[in-house]
Amino acid sequence: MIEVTRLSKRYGDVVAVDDLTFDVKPGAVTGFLGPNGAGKTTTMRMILGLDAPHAGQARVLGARLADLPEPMRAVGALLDAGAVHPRRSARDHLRCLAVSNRLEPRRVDEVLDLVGLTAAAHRHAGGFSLGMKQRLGLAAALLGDPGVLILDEPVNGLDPEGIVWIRTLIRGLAAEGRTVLVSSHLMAETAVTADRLIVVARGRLIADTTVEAVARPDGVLVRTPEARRFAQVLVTHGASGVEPAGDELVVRGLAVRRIGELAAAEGVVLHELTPRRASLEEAFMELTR
Ligand SMILES: Nc1ncnc2c1ncn2[C@@H]1O[C@H](COP(=O)(O)OP(=O)(O)OP(=O)(O)O)[C@@H](O)[C@H]1O
Repeated sequence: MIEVTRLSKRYGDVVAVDDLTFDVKPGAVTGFLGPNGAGKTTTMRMILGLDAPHAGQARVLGARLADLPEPMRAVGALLDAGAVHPRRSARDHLRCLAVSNRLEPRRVDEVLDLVGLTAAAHRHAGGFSLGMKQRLGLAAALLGDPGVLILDEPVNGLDPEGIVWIRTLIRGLAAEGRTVLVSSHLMAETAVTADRLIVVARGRLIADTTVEAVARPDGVLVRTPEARRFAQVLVTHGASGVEPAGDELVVRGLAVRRIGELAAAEGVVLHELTPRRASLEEAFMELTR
């Protein structure tokens, strides 16, 4: 559980975080979404006790992180994946972290395996690709087997295979009952992984919602060579909005199943019958405008 209460932070004249309140619950992935410069990293740094707020507070598991006796067992964070000693091997980097935080050394090989870096464990982290550094950063975050994970743009630098891998990993961590906060500036990417969404812009809370609510159904797309005739049929059977354009109709007010049945009854050939969802990117632009 993460609780952010009336958190504010300024850098000179710039208000990076402005009276922000939200919480992050266990057992789900919470997407922390906002355009560049919205204050996501600053908020995460304050949750982690790396920056001091001007006002408000952030608590993890009911306490300020600085007051937790073994922070790496409570919270794992991926903030800046580049922050590794370039001439240290991946395994040595993790060993140092384990020793300095009094964590089990055997956990090092477990997390290397978990992030798919076993074969590269002896290589200098300085020579790693961005994607490999992200994996190493995640390994470090998972070292203490923490109940809370805070990941800043974890998809950055990953190739398509890596993106699918990290989505699965993140969802798995939440399914184990952990609290997972993942930042991104990409709505579509976040919607694939997250259940809940905290949306911020210019440091302020814009929406505390669910992916379900944002990606609401938005009519049914029908393609047919008989668009005009079928549009009339649909209207007489209760469709509220039918907008024919060429061979396409967007139908509102009738269920997909009903539209299919009417097409069969009227002998109308269908080339497509697809339920539409509101475009996530549009919803995001709308929210943050
Ligand atoms: N150390 C700093 N000194 C001065 N200004 C800063 C500092 N850190 C952040 N800011 C400013 O605070 C605002 C919020 O930045 P922050 O990095 O938290 O946003 P973000 O949502 O994480 O953006 P991005 O997606 O680009 O990483 C920006 O205007 C940024 O320029």
